[in-house]
Amino acid sequence: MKYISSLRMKAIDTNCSYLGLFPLQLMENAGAAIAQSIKEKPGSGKVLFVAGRGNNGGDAFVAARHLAGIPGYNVRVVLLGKDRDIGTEEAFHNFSLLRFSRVQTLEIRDSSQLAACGWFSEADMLVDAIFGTGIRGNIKEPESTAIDLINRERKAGKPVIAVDIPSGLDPDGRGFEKAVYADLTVTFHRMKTGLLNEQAKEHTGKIKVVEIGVCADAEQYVGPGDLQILQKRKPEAHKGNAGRVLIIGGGPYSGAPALAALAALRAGADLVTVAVPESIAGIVASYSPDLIVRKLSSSVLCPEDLAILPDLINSHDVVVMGMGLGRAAETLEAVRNVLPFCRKVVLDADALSALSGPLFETLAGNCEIIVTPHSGEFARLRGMETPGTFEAREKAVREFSEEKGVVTLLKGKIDIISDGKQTLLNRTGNPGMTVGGTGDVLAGLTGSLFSRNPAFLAAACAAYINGAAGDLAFEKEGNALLATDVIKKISEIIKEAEIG
Ligand SMILES: NC(=O)C1=CN([C@@H]2O[C@H](COP(=O)(O)OP(=O)(O)OC[C@H]3O[C@@H](n4cnc5c(N)ncnc54)[C@H](O)[C@@H]3O)[C@@H](O)[C@H]2O)[C@@H](O)CC1
Ligand SMILES: [K+]
Repeated sequence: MKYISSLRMKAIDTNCSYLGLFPLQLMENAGAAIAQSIKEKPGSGKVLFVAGRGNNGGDAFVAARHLAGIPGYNVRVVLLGKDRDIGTEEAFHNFSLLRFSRVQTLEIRDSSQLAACGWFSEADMLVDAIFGTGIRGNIKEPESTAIDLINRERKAGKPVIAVDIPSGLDPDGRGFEKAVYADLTVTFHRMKTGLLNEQAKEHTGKIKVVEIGVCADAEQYVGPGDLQILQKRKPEAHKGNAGRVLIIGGGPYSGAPALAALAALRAGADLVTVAVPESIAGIVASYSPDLIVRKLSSSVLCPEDLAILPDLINSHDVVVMGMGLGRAAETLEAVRNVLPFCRKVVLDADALSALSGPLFETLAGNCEIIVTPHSGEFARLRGMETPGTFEAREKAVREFSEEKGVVTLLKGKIDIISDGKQTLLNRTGNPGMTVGGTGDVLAGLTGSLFSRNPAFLAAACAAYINGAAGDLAFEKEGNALLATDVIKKISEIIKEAEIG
Protein backbone atom coordinates (compact mmCIF):
# COMPACT_ATOMS: atom_id res chain seq x y z
CA MET A 1 0.00 0.00 0.00
CA LYS A 2 1.30 3.46 -0.86
CA TYR A 3 1.23 5.83 2.10
CA ILE A 4 2.47 9.34 2.52
CA SER A 5 3.94 11.73 5.09
CA SER A 6 2.30 15.07 5.83
CA LEU A 7 5.35 16.92 4.48
CA ARG A 8 5.26 15.11 1.17
CA MET A 9 1.49 15.66 0.88
CA LYS A 10 2.06 19.37 1.39
CA ALA A 11 4.80 19.28 -1.25
CA ILE A 12 2.42 17.65 -3.75
CA ASP A 13 -0.16 20.32 -2.98
CA THR A 14 2.35 23.08 -3.73
CA ASN A 15 3.48 21.27 -6.88
CA CYS A 16 -0.19 21.18 -7.99
CA SER A 17 -0.43 24.97 -7.60
CA TYR A 18 2.78 25.36 -9.58
CA LEU A 19 1.22 23.32 -12.39
CA GLY A 20 -1.97 25.43 -12.27
CA LEU A 21 -4.25 23.22 -10.16
CA PHE A 22 -5.21 25.53 -7.32
CA PRO A 23 -5.91 24.68 -3.66
CA LEU A 24 -9.52 25.84 -4.07
CA GLN A 25 -10.06 23.17 -6.72
CA LEU A 26 -8.61 20.41 -4.54
CA MET A 27 -10.69 21.61 -1.59
CA GLU A 28 -13.85 21.48 -3.71
CA ASN A 29 -13.13 17.87 -4.65
CA ALA A 30 -12.25 16.93 -1.07
CA GLY A 31 -15.47 18.47 0.24
CA ALA A 32 -17.55 16.80 -2.49
CA ALA A 33 -16.07 13.42 -1.54
CA ILE A 34 -17.03 13.98 2.10
CA ALA A 35 -20.58 14.91 1.12
CA GLN A 36 -20.78 11.74 -0.98
CA SER A 37 -19.65 9.59 1.96
CA ILE A 38 -22.29 11.18 4.20
CA LYS A 39 -24.98 10.42 1.62
CA GLU A 40 -23.90 6.80 1.60
CA LYS A 41 -24.55 6.52 5.36
CA PRO A 42 -28.24 6.00 6.16
CA GLY A 43 -30.13 7.83 8.91
CA SER A 44 -28.15 11.03 8.80
CA GLY A 45 -30.73 13.86 8.51
CA LYS A 46 -29.26 16.35 10.99
CA VAL A 47 -25.57 16.67 10.24
CA LEU A 48 -23.23 18.75 12.37
CA PHE A 49 -19.87 19.73 10.91
CA VAL A 50 -17.32 20.64 13.59
CA ALA A 51 -14.76 22.76 11.78
CA GLY A 52 -11.36 24.10 12.76
CA ARG A 53 -9.80 27.22 11.27
CA GLY A 54 -7.49 25.49 8.78
CA ASN A 55 -8.07 23.75 5.44
CA ASN A 56 -9.49 20.68 7.15
CA GLY A 57 -12.32 22.97 8.22
CA GLY A 58 -12.40 24.34 4.66
CA ASP A 59 -13.19 20.84 3.35
CA ALA A 60 -16.12 20.73 5.78
CA PHE A 61 -17.54 24.05 4.52
CA VAL A 62 -17.56 22.67 0.98
CA ALA A 63 -19.15 19.40 2.10
CA ALA A 64 -21.84 21.31 4.03
CA ARG A 65 -22.70 23.35 0.93
CA HIS A 66 -22.92 20.21 -1.21
CA LEU A 67 -25.18 18.48 1.28
CA ALA A 68 -27.46 21.38 2.14
CA GLY A 69 -29.12 21.38 -1.26
CA ILE A 70 -30.31 17.81 -0.84
CA PRO A 71 -33.85 17.28 0.55
CA GLY A 72 -33.95 15.59 3.93
CA TYR A 73 -30.71 17.09 5.25
CA ASN A 74 -30.49 19.73 7.93
CA VAL A 75 -26.93 21.02 7.89
CA ARG A 76 -25.14 22.93 10.63
CA VAL A 77 -21.55 24.07 10.92
CA VAL A 78 -19.88 25.08 14.14
CA LEU A 79 -16.67 27.02 13.54
CA LEU A 80 -14.11 26.83 16.35
CA GLY A 81 -13.44 30.57 16.35
CA LYS A 82 -14.60 33.63 14.48
CA ASP A 83 -14.58 33.93 10.69
CA ARG A 84 -11.70 36.42 10.87
CA ASP A 85 -9.59 33.72 12.56
CA ILE A 86 -9.83 31.37 9.56
CA GLY A 87 -6.23 30.77 8.50
CA THR A 88 -6.43 30.32 4.74
CA GLU A 89 -7.99 32.20 1.86
CA GLU A 90 -9.63 29.04 0.51
CA ALA A 91 -11.26 28.04 3.77
CA PHE A 92 -12.46 31.62 4.33
CA HIS A 93 -13.91 31.74 0.82
CA ASN A 94 -15.84 28.52 1.37
CA PHE A 95 -17.06 29.65 4.80
CA SER A 96 -18.40 32.86 3.23
CA LEU A 97 -20.41 30.84 0.70
CA LEU A 98 -22.33 29.16 3.52
CA ARG A 99 -24.36 32.36 3.99
CA PHE A 100 -26.00 31.62 0.65
CA SER A 101 -26.31 27.86 1.08
CA ARG A 102 -29.08 27.11 3.61
CA VAL A 103 -26.48 26.11 6.18
CA GLN A 104 -26.79 27.28 9.78
CA THR A 105 -23.45 28.44 11.14
CA LEU A 106 -22.19 29.23 14.60
CA GLU A 107 -18.93 31.04 15.33
CA ILE A 108 -17.82 30.57 18.90
CA ARG A 109 -15.85 32.77 21.27
CA ASP A 110 -14.73 30.07 23.68
CA SER A 111 -15.31 26.43 24.56
CA SER A 112 -18.16 27.12 27.00
CA GLN A 113 -20.42 27.90 24.02
CA LEU A 114 -19.87 24.45 22.53
CA ALA A 115 -21.89 22.40 25.02
CA ALA A 116 -24.26 25.30 25.70
CA CYS A 117 -25.41 25.57 22.06
CA GLY A 118 -27.04 22.14 22.13
CA TRP A 119 -26.02 21.44 18.52
CA PHE A 120 -23.92 18.39 19.41
CA SER A 121 -26.75 16.60 21.20
CA GLU A 122 -29.29 17.57 18.52
CA ALA A 123 -27.28 16.09 15.64
CA ASP A 124 -27.89 12.64 14.09
CA MET A 125 -24.37 12.50 12.67
CA LEU A 126 -21.15 14.43 13.31
CA VAL A 127 -18.37 15.31 10.90
CA ASP A 128 -14.98 15.93 12.44
CA ALA A 129 -13.02 18.61 10.56
CA ILE A 130 -11.11 20.14 13.47
CA PHE A 131 -7.61 19.28 12.26
CA GLY A 132 -6.11 17.23 9.48
CA THR A 133 -2.43 17.14 8.58
CA GLY A 134 -1.79 20.61 10.07
CA ILE A 135 -1.97 19.72 13.78
CA ARG A 136 1.05 20.96 15.78
CA GLY A 137 1.87 20.55 19.49
CA ASN A 138 -0.53 20.20 22.40
CA ILE A 139 -4.22 20.49 21.64
CA LYS A 140 -5.55 23.85 22.82
CA GLU A 141 -9.06 25.12 23.52
CA PRO A 142 -11.68 25.16 22.13
CA GLU A 143 -10.43 22.24 19.97
CA SER A 144 -9.87 19.99 22.98
CA THR A 145 -13.46 20.38 24.23
CA ALA A 146 -14.79 19.91 20.69
CA ILE A 147 -13.00 16.55 20.46
CA ASP A 148 -14.51 15.50 23.82
CA LEU A 149 -18.00 16.48 22.70
CA ILE A 150 -17.75 14.56 19.42
CA ASN A 151 -16.57 11.52 21.36
CA ARG A 152 -19.43 11.89 23.84
CA GLU A 153 -21.98 11.79 21.01
CA ARG A 154 -20.27 8.82 19.41
CA LYS A 155 -20.48 6.95 22.72
CA ALA A 156 -24.20 7.67 22.62
CA GLY A 157 -24.33 5.77 19.31
CA LYS A 158 -24.13 8.53 16.69
CA PRO A 159 -22.00 7.97 13.60
CA VAL A 160 -18.88 10.12 13.22
CA ILE A 161 -17.03 10.75 9.95
CA ALA A 162 -13.49 12.12 10.13
CA VAL A 163 -12.21 14.41 7.39
CA ASP A 164 -8.74 13.25 6.23
CA ILE A 165 -7.62 12.18 9.74
CA PRO A 166 -9.47 11.81 13.06
CA SER A 167 -8.61 15.12 14.75
CA GLY A 168 -5.83 14.79 17.27
CA LEU A 169 -4.01 11.88 15.60
CA ASP A 170 -0.51 12.69 14.43
CA PRO A 171 -0.50 12.39 10.62
CA ASP A 172 3.00 10.89 10.67
CA GLY A 173 2.44 8.31 13.38
CA ARG A 174 4.10 10.04 16.32
CA GLY A 175 2.45 9.95 19.75
CA PHE A 176 -0.77 11.86 20.40
CA GLU A 177 -2.70 13.15 23.41
CA LYS A 178 -6.27 12.36 22.47
CA ALA A 179 -8.24 12.06 19.27
CA VAL A 180 -11.71 11.75 17.81
CA TYR A 181 -13.13 8.23 17.54
CA ALA A 182 -14.67 7.89 14.08
CA ASP A 183 -16.68 5.20 12.30
CA LEU A 184 -15.32 6.25 8.95
CA THR A 185 -12.23 8.24 7.98
CA VAL A 186 -12.28 9.71 4.48
CA THR A 187 -8.67 10.49 3.65
CA PHE A 188 -7.51 12.38 0.59
CA HIS A 189 -5.28 11.18 -2.22
CA ARG A 190 -3.16 8.69 -0.25
CA MET A 191 -3.19 6.79 2.98
CA LYS A 192 -1.45 8.93 5.63
CA THR A 193 1.38 7.26 7.55
CA GLY A 194 -0.27 8.08 10.89
CA LEU A 195 -3.43 6.09 10.10
CA LEU A 196 -1.60 2.80 9.96
CA ASN A 197 -0.49 1.91 13.48
CA GLU A 198 -2.54 -0.14 15.94
CA GLN A 199 -3.38 2.77 18.24
CA ALA A 200 -4.58 4.87 15.29
CA LYS A 201 -6.84 2.07 14.08
CA GLU A 202 -8.94 2.39 17.26
CA HIS A 203 -9.76 5.93 16.14
CA THR A 204 -10.14 5.72 12.37
CA GLY A 205 -12.95 3.22 11.94
CA LYS A 206 -13.11 2.14 8.32
CA ILE A 207 -10.72 4.10 6.09
CA LYS A 208 -11.67 5.26 2.63
CA VAL A 209 -8.98 6.78 0.42
CA VAL A 210 -10.54 9.14 -2.12
CA GLU A 211 -8.96 10.77 -5.14
CA ILE A 212 -9.30 14.56 -5.27
CA GLY A 213 -7.87 15.15 -8.73
CA VAL A 214 -4.18 15.67 -7.88
CA CYS A 215 -2.17 15.88 -11.15
CA ALA A 216 0.02 12.78 -11.52
CA ASP A 217 3.02 14.96 -12.42
CA ALA A 218 2.75 16.87 -9.12
CA GLU A 219 3.73 13.64 -7.41
CA GLN A 220 6.04 12.11 -9.99
CA TYR A 221 8.18 15.15 -10.83
CA VAL A 222 10.26 17.20 -8.41
CA GLY A 223 8.72 20.64 -7.97
CA PRO A 224 8.86 23.75 -5.80
CA GLY A 225 6.91 21.90 -3.10
CA ASP A 226 9.78 19.44 -2.63
CA LEU A 227 12.18 22.36 -2.12
CA GLN A 228 10.00 23.41 0.81
CA ILE A 229 10.93 20.19 2.64
CA LEU A 230 14.63 21.14 2.64
CA GLN A 231 16.12 22.34 5.95
CA LYS A 232 15.88 26.09 6.32
CA ARG A 233 18.69 28.18 7.76
CA LYS A 234 18.01 28.91 11.42
CA PRO A 235 18.15 32.55 12.54
CA GLU A 236 20.55 31.58 15.37
CA ALA A 237 22.86 29.61 13.01
CA HIS A 238 26.65 29.68 13.48
CA LYS A 239 29.24 29.42 10.75
CA GLY A 240 29.32 25.83 9.54
CA ASN A 241 25.74 24.97 10.63
CA ALA A 242 24.58 25.37 7.04
CA GLY A 243 26.98 22.67 5.85
CA ARG A 244 30.68 22.04 5.23
CA VAL A 245 31.48 20.52 1.89
CA LEU A 246 34.80 19.05 0.77
CA ILE A 247 35.34 18.89 -2.98
CA ILE A 248 38.03 16.43 -4.16
CA GLY A 249 38.73 16.84 -7.84
CA GLY A 250 40.99 18.24 -10.52
CA GLY A 251 44.41 17.27 -11.85
CA PRO A 252 44.13 17.04 -15.63
CA TYR A 253 41.41 19.73 -15.37
CA SER A 254 41.16 22.72 -13.08
CA GLY A 255 37.75 24.26 -13.90
CA ALA A 256 35.60 21.27 -12.89
CA PRO A 257 36.30 21.26 -9.12
CA ALA A 258 36.02 25.06 -9.00
CA LEU A 259 32.58 24.97 -10.66
CA ALA A 260 31.40 22.33 -8.19
CA ALA A 261 32.70 24.39 -5.26
CA LEU A 262 31.11 27.65 -6.39
CA ALA A 263 27.78 25.90 -6.97
CA ALA A 264 27.97 24.36 -3.48
CA LEU A 265 28.48 27.83 -2.00
CA ARG A 266 25.60 29.31 -3.99
CA ALA A 267 23.33 26.47 -2.82
CA GLY A 268 23.87 27.59 0.75
CA ALA A 269 26.84 25.65 2.18
CA ASP A 270 28.73 27.74 4.76
CA LEU A 271 32.17 26.33 4.07
CA VAL A 272 33.48 24.71 0.94
CA THR A 273 37.03 23.42 0.72
CA VAL A 274 38.50 22.34 -2.60
CA ALA A 275 41.25 19.70 -2.30
CA VAL A 276 43.12 19.58 -5.61
CA PRO A 277 46.52 18.34 -6.84
CA GLU A 278 49.38 20.74 -6.15
CA SER A 279 49.96 21.39 -9.86
CA ILE A 280 46.63 23.24 -10.22
CA ALA A 281 46.07 24.57 -6.69
CA GLY A 282 47.24 28.10 -7.60
CA ILE A 283 45.02 28.22 -10.68
CA VAL A 284 41.93 27.08 -8.78
CA ALA A 285 42.58 29.58 -5.98
CA SER A 286 42.90 32.36 -8.53
CA TYR A 287 39.36 31.76 -9.86
CA SER A 288 37.66 33.21 -6.80
CA PRO A 289 38.43 34.57 -3.34
CA ASP A 290 35.39 32.58 -2.10
CA LEU A 291 37.25 29.30 -2.45
CA ILE A 292 39.37 27.67 0.25
CA VAL A 293 41.93 25.55 -1.57
CA ARG A 294 43.94 22.69 -0.03
CA LYS A 295 46.93 21.33 -1.96
CA LEU A 296 47.31 17.62 -2.50
CA SER A 297 50.74 16.11 -3.16
CA SER A 298 51.22 15.70 -6.91
CA SER A 299 49.77 16.45 -10.34
CA VAL A 300 46.90 13.95 -9.93
CA LEU A 301 45.06 12.50 -6.92
CA CYS A 302 47.19 9.58 -5.73
CA PRO A 303 47.43 7.15 -2.76
CA GLU A 304 50.00 9.44 -1.03
CA ASP A 305 47.20 11.96 -0.52
CA LEU A 306 45.74 9.62 2.08
CA ALA A 307 48.22 11.31 4.45
CA ILE A 308 46.01 14.41 4.66
CA LEU A 309 42.58 13.48 3.29
CA PRO A 310 41.07 11.55 6.25
CA ASP A 311 41.46 14.57 8.59
CA LEU A 312 40.03 16.90 5.99
CA ILE A 313 37.10 14.56 5.43
CA ASN A 314 36.41 14.44 9.17
CA SER A 315 36.10 18.18 9.39
CA HIS A 316 33.43 18.34 6.66
CA ASP A 317 29.86 17.00 6.50
CA VAL A 318 29.98 15.77 2.92
CA VAL A 319 32.59 14.86 0.31
CA VAL A 320 31.96 15.50 -3.39
CA MET A 321 34.50 13.60 -5.45
CA GLY A 322 35.31 13.06 -9.10
CA MET A 323 35.10 16.29 -11.12
CA GLY A 324 38.16 16.63 -13.37
CA LEU A 325 40.18 13.92 -11.56
CA GLY A 326 41.09 11.97 -14.70
CA ARG A 327 41.25 8.21 -14.73
CA ALA A 328 44.91 7.44 -14.00
CA ALA A 329 45.23 4.05 -12.27
CA GLU A 330 46.76 5.66 -9.16
CA THR A 331 43.86 8.16 -9.02
CA LEU A 332 41.22 5.46 -9.17
CA GLU A 333 43.10 3.52 -6.47
CA ALA A 334 43.18 6.66 -4.30
CA VAL A 335 39.40 7.15 -4.76
CA ARG A 336 38.82 3.59 -3.55
CA ASN A 337 41.09 4.15 -0.55
CA VAL A 338 39.43 7.43 0.39
CA LEU A 339 35.86 6.10 0.37
CA PRO A 340 36.01 4.16 3.66
CA PHE A 341 36.76 7.45 5.47
CA CYS A 342 33.62 9.14 4.10
CA ARG A 343 30.26 9.15 5.88
CA LYS A 344 28.38 11.03 3.17
CA VAL A 345 29.68 11.24 -0.37
CA VAL A 346 28.59 12.38 -3.82
CA LEU A 347 30.43 10.52 -6.57
CA ASP A 348 30.53 12.07 -9.99
CA ALA A 349 32.39 11.79 -13.29
CA ASP A 350 35.79 10.06 -13.01
CA ALA A 351 35.20 8.84 -9.44
CA LEU A 352 32.45 6.63 -10.86
CA SER A 353 35.10 4.71 -12.82
CA ALA A 354 36.69 3.60 -9.55
CA LEU A 355 33.56 1.87 -8.32
CA SER A 356 32.86 -1.82 -8.43
CA GLY A 357 30.17 -4.08 -6.98
CA PRO A 358 32.23 -5.41 -4.03
CA LEU A 359 33.22 -1.86 -3.07
CA PHE A 360 29.56 -0.92 -2.57
CA GLU A 361 29.17 -3.95 -0.30
CA THR A 362 32.18 -2.97 1.81
CA LEU A 363 30.87 0.55 2.25
CA ALA A 364 27.25 -0.44 2.93
CA GLY A 365 25.99 0.78 6.28
CA ASN A 366 29.01 3.08 6.91
CA CYS A 367 28.66 5.56 4.12
CA GLU A 368 25.68 7.20 2.45
CA ILE A 369 26.36 7.49 -1.27
CA ILE A 370 24.83 9.56 -4.06
CA VAL A 371 26.03 8.74 -7.58
CA THR A 372 25.37 11.24 -10.38
CA PRO A 373 26.12 9.41 -13.65
CA HIS A 374 25.11 10.29 -17.19
CA SER A 375 23.90 7.47 -19.39
CA GLY A 376 27.41 6.26 -20.42
CA GLU A 377 28.71 6.32 -16.85
CA PHE A 378 25.62 4.49 -15.66
CA ALA A 379 26.26 1.78 -18.27
CA ARG A 380 29.85 1.37 -17.00
CA LEU A 381 28.67 1.28 -13.39
CA ARG A 382 26.18 -1.49 -14.08
CA GLY A 383 28.35 -3.32 -16.61
CA MET A 384 25.54 -3.27 -19.17
CA GLU A 385 23.94 -0.93 -21.69
CA THR A 386 21.62 1.73 -20.29
CA PRO A 387 18.17 0.81 -21.66
CA GLY A 388 16.73 2.91 -24.48
CA THR A 389 13.12 3.29 -23.36
CA PHE A 390 12.33 5.63 -20.51
CA GLU A 391 10.35 3.07 -18.51
CA ALA A 392 13.20 0.56 -18.69
CA ARG A 393 15.73 3.22 -17.66
CA GLU A 394 13.59 4.15 -14.68
CA LYS A 395 13.40 0.49 -13.66
CA ALA A 396 17.18 0.09 -14.08
CA VAL A 397 17.86 3.12 -11.86
CA ARG A 398 15.46 1.85 -9.21
CA GLU A 399 16.89 -1.66 -9.20
CA PHE A 400 20.52 -0.50 -9.20
CA SER A 401 19.86 1.89 -6.30
CA GLU A 402 18.11 -0.78 -4.27
CA GLU A 403 20.76 -3.43 -4.92
CA LYS A 404 23.75 -1.16 -4.16
CA GLY A 405 22.10 0.79 -1.34
CA VAL A 406 22.78 4.16 -2.98
CA VAL A 407 20.83 7.12 -4.32
CA THR A 408 21.22 7.41 -8.09
CA LEU A 409 20.68 10.60 -10.03
CA LEU A 410 20.77 9.56 -13.68
CA LYS A 411 21.21 12.72 -15.73
CA GLY A 412 19.31 13.08 -18.97
CA LYS A 413 16.65 15.12 -20.75
CA ILE A 414 14.50 13.91 -17.88
CA ASP A 415 16.60 13.12 -14.81
CA ILE A 416 15.71 10.01 -12.83
CA ILE A 417 16.37 10.02 -9.09
CA SER A 418 15.85 6.91 -6.98
CA ASP A 419 16.86 5.32 -3.69
CA GLY A 420 15.28 2.02 -4.68
CA LYS A 421 12.06 2.70 -2.77
CA GLN A 422 11.14 6.17 -3.98
CA THR A 423 11.68 7.52 -7.47
CA LEU A 424 11.27 11.08 -8.70
CA LEU A 425 11.77 12.60 -12.13
CA ASN A 426 13.01 16.05 -13.04
CA ARG A 427 12.36 17.95 -16.22
CA THR A 428 13.84 21.37 -15.50
CA GLY A 429 16.80 22.18 -17.76
CA ASN A 430 17.26 22.73 -21.48
CA PRO A 431 19.43 21.62 -24.41
CA GLY A 432 21.79 24.57 -23.81
CA MET A 433 22.96 22.74 -20.71
CA THR A 434 24.80 20.06 -22.64
CA VAL A 435 27.76 22.50 -22.48
CA GLY A 436 30.71 21.28 -20.38
CA GLY A 437 30.68 22.01 -16.65
CA THR A 438 26.94 21.83 -15.88
CA GLY A 439 27.45 18.31 -14.46
CA ASP A 440 30.10 19.71 -12.10
CA VAL A 441 27.64 22.39 -11.00
CA LEU A 442 25.04 19.70 -10.28
CA ALA A 443 27.52 17.64 -8.24
CA GLY A 444 28.42 20.66 -6.09
CA LEU A 445 24.76 21.58 -5.61
CA THR A 446 23.95 18.01 -4.60
CA GLY A 447 26.76 17.96 -2.02
CA SER A 448 25.63 21.28 -0.58
CA LEU A 449 22.03 20.12 -0.06
CA PHE A 450 23.17 16.67 1.12
CA SER A 451 25.21 18.26 3.93
CA ARG A 452 21.94 19.20 5.65
CA ASN A 453 19.29 16.91 4.17
CA PRO A 454 18.53 13.25 3.46
CA ALA A 455 20.26 11.87 0.37
CA PHE A 456 17.20 11.27 -1.80
CA LEU A 457 15.66 14.68 -1.12
CA ALA A 458 19.02 16.39 -1.69
CA ALA A 459 19.59 14.68 -5.04
CA ALA A 460 16.05 15.33 -6.28
CA CYS A 461 16.08 19.00 -5.27
CA ALA A 462 19.59 19.53 -6.66
CA ALA A 463 18.46 18.22 -10.06
CA TYR A 464 15.49 20.60 -9.98
CA ILE A 465 17.51 23.67 -8.90
CA ASN A 466 20.30 23.00 -11.40
CA GLY A 467 17.80 22.75 -14.27
CA ALA A 468 15.72 25.70 -13.09
CA ALA A 469 18.86 27.87 -12.81
CA GLY A 470 19.84 26.65 -16.27
CA ASP A 471 16.42 27.70 -17.60
CA LEU A 472 16.90 31.21 -16.21
CA ALA A 473 20.38 31.34 -17.76
CA PHE A 474 18.86 30.19 -21.07
CA GLU A 475 16.41 33.12 -21.04
CA LYS A 476 19.37 35.48 -21.13
CA GLU A 477 22.06 33.55 -23.00
CA GLY A 478 20.14 31.03 -25.11
CA ASN A 479 22.16 28.11 -26.36
CA ALA A 480 25.36 30.08 -25.70
CA LEU A 481 24.92 29.63 -21.94
CA LEU A 482 27.92 28.52 -19.86
CA ALA A 483 28.16 26.58 -16.61
CA THR A 484 29.18 29.80 -14.85
CA ASP A 485 25.91 31.41 -16.03
CA VAL A 486 24.01 28.56 -14.37
CA ILE A 487 25.88 29.13 -11.09
CA LYS A 488 24.94 32.82 -11.16
CA LYS A 489 21.25 31.92 -11.37
CA ILE A 490 21.21 29.39 -8.51
CA SER A 491 20.72 32.21 -6.00
CA GLU A 492 17.50 33.34 -7.72
CA ILE A 493 15.95 29.89 -7.33
CA ILE A 494 17.16 29.57 -3.74
CA LYS A 495 15.90 33.04 -2.88
CA GLU A 496 12.49 32.52 -4.43
CA ALA A 497 12.03 29.24 -2.56
CA GLU A 498 13.27 30.92 0.64
CA ILE A 499 15.76 28.13 1.29
CA GLY A 500 19.55 27.99 1.43
N1 LIG B 1 -3.61 18.13 -0.96
C1 LIG B 1 -3.84 18.63 0.23
O1 LIG B 1 -2.94 18.66 1.08
C2 LIG B 1 -5.18 19.10 0.55
C3 LIG B 1 -5.51 19.35 1.86
N2 LIG B 1 -6.75 19.58 2.25
C4 LIG B 1 -7.09 19.63 3.67
O2 LIG B 1 -6.22 20.48 4.36
C5 LIG B 1 -5.80 19.83 5.55
C6 LIG B 1 -4.55 20.47 6.03
O3 LIG B 1 -4.86 21.82 6.24
P1 LIG B 1 -3.99 22.83 7.10
O4 LIG B 1 -2.57 22.66 6.73
O5 LIG B 1 -4.63 24.15 6.97
O6 LIG B 1 -4.10 22.27 8.57
P2 LIG B 1 -5.33 21.77 9.45
O7 LIG B 1 -6.62 22.29 8.96
O8 LIG B 1 -5.17 20.32 9.64
O9 LIG B 1 -4.99 22.46 10.86
C7 LIG B 1 -4.57 23.78 10.96
C8 LIG B 1 -5.44 24.55 11.95
O10 LIG B 1 -5.40 23.95 13.22
C9 LIG B 1 -4.85 24.84 14.20
N3 LIG B 1 -4.03 24.03 15.09
C10 LIG B 1 -2.95 23.29 14.76
N4 LIG B 1 -2.49 22.63 15.84
C11 LIG B 1 -3.31 22.95 16.87
C12 LIG B 1 -3.36 22.58 18.24
N5 LIG B 1 -2.46 21.76 18.76
N6 LIG B 1 -4.35 23.09 19.02
C13 LIG B 1 -5.27 23.92 18.50
N7 LIG B 1 -5.28 24.33 17.22
C14 LIG B 1 -4.30 23.85 16.41
C15 LIG B 1 -4.07 25.85 13.39
O11 LIG B 1 -3.96 27.05 14.08
C16 LIG B 1 -4.92 25.96 12.13
O12 LIG B 1 -6.02 26.81 12.37
C17 LIG B 1 -5.73 18.37 5.17
O13 LIG B 1 -5.77 17.52 6.26
C18 LIG B 1 -6.98 18.27 4.30
O14 LIG B 1 -8.12 18.04 5.09
C19 LIG B 1 -7.84 19.66 1.30
O15 LIG B 1 -8.35 20.97 1.31
C20 LIG B 1 -7.54 19.25 -0.09
C21 LIG B 1 -6.15 19.31 -0.54
K1 LIG C 1 -10.27 15.76 10.91
